Amino acid sequence: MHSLRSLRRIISIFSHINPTFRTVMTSSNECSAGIIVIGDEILKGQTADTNSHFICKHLFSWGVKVKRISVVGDDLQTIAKEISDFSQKFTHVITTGGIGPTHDDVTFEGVAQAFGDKLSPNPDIVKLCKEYFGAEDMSSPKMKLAMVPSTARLVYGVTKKTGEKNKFPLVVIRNVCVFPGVPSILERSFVTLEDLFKNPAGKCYMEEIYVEKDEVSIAAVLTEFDDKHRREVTLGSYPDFTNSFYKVKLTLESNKADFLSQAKRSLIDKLPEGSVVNFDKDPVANAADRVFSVLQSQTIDKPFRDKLQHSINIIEQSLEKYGLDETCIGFNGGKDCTAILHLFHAVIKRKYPDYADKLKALYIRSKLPFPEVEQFIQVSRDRYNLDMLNFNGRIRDCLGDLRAQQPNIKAVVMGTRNTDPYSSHLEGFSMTDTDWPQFMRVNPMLGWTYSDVWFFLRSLYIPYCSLYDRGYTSLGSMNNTHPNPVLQFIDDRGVVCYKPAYLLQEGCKERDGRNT
Ligand SMILES: Cc1cc2nc3c(=O)[nH]c(=O)nc-3n(C[C@H](O)[C@H](O)[C@H](O)COP(=O)(O)OP(=O)(O)OC[C@H]3O[C@@H](n4cnc5c(N)ncnc54)[C@H](O)[C@@H]3O)c2cc1C
Ligand SMILES: NC(=O)C1=CN([C@@H]2O[C@H](COP(=O)(O)OP(=O)(O)OC[C@H]3O[C@@H](n4cnc5c(N)ncnc54)[C@H](O)[C@@H]3O)[C@@H](O)[C@H]2O)C=CC1
Ligand SMILES: [Co+2]
Ligand SMILES: [K+]
Ligand SMILES: [Mg+2]
Repeated sequence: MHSLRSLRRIISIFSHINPTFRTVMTSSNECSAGIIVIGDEILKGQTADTNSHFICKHLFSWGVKVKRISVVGDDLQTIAKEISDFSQKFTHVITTGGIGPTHDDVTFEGVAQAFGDKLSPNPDIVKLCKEYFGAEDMSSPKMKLAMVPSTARLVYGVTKKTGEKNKFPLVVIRNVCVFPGVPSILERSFVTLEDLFKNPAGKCYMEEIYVEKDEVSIAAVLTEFDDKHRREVTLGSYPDFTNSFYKVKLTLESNKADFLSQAKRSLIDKLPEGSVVNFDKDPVANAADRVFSVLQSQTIDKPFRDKLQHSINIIEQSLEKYGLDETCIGFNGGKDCTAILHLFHAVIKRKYPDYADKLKALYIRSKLPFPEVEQFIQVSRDRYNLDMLNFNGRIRDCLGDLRAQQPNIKAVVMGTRNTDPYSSHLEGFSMTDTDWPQFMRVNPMLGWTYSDVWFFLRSLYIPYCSLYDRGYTSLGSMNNTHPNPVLQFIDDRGVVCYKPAYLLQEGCKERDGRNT
């Protein structure tokens, strides 16, 4: 009943102040919002607006429909006009930015002007500015925060988990909520204000469908579905030109959960056969369960399951022997070590469910690395929570540097396979050659074939470096690696193209795109 209560409250506040004021609502249970992002730096492209994205995500989950986002500069007249306009159109108006202590921040003045109000020191904020920010008197720049429209009320957010009340309040004038622009402060404050915004009647259920065909080829089906179900289901279609596993993400939203699953099934039935992908949005979070369920799956080749089990055994033995302190994973962004990183992560999650430290990963940068590879390594670092040990130069020299800098590391888990050059003699555990710095090379996937690697990556939806989707099948440096000629074809328009790496049938031709 929140929205009704807050509606009455808002109306009573409005009619008290300005009897002609009316909020606009499109339907009885619709709680809308407009966001005004304020700051010259956003319009100049010096700061990317992350606040509106954060706010939209949370409001959506709380049942509030964001109808518009506006970005304006730090200009008093513009801010005042936008606030006046938004406050009449939407249930909630949320502003971010422009409340700092400097001359250029004028958001509170803008709100005051919009409502014919004046700024005055708010006694509660004055007290806070003295206690927490050490403001000594009213002329202190720190005190500017306390100069808010005289009709402002203060809302103290509450941390749901602990029940703790925030020290610093949100300033609300009529239906306008004024937030700072600093993302960390805004985010911390926003999540404590669920009760102010939440609209249970607007709760939306959402389903996603991932499709392997492009939008053009499914547009007719979507139009037909939309014509029929528009009243109950909102259908969205979002192409992704970089994803390795799907081309289009479809979203279905409805406030009726049972209707939604029915609609989803009927849409899947209409889509071209075999085009729907069972995509896993978060394969890393589910890694342990997913990987270990492969071992049990009767639909997967027994020989592959045996290899996977053997790889897991080697990783486990290595962990028994060396523990995580003495182990790092050799990670250069290639497909093999991507598979092994995922497996390593899964085994650790299974063996030490509470482990929260970073896994150490060794990256030795060659002279001319592909930017796509470097970028993939960066993203993987965050995805798998890696502590990157980066070195530049020849592998052997860098292993000497690793020994000097991290003397505790004794073992390196690697994605080497027996078919790699000079690797046919290697075993699960092989010390480096005698003339190399001494490390235990842990090789869990020696027996995997080229297609085993792709089967593993593709069937678990494990993200891999984008170059593999452009015909590269083995990655060295930029000066010695090309797309694999075996995968080349000429498309309808006569353009030379390459099929993705996972379609290479002949594993023995894996290195055909490399000079070395
Ligand atoms: C830790 C380590 C120990 C080595 N010990 C020896 C040795 O004793 N004798 C010898 O002759 N050669 C050794 N090498 C070199 C190795 O045999 C290969 O020459 C080298 O990995 C490049 O082979 P590739 O192009 O097939 O790469 P890949 O197939 O990409 O390499 C196989 C695996 O090695 C690891 N790896 C490779 N390159 C890097 C890198 N730049 N940064 C981090 N990890 C990487 C990854 O886990 C990768 O999956 C070692 C390499 C590493 C990383
Ligand atoms: N500690 C607390 O709880 C509170 C502190 N404050 C004070 O408010 C002041 C800051 O006010 P602001 O309005 O934030 O000043 P501001 O408008 O100058 O913005 C500050 C920074 O936030 C970034 N920013 C602004 N809008 C953004 C957006 N949409 N997306 C991403 N980044 C964005 C800007 O780049 C800028 O560097 C500080 O002095 C702070 O101490 C304000 C409220 C609460
Ligand atoms: Co509401
Ligand atoms: K400022
Ligand atoms: Mg500003």
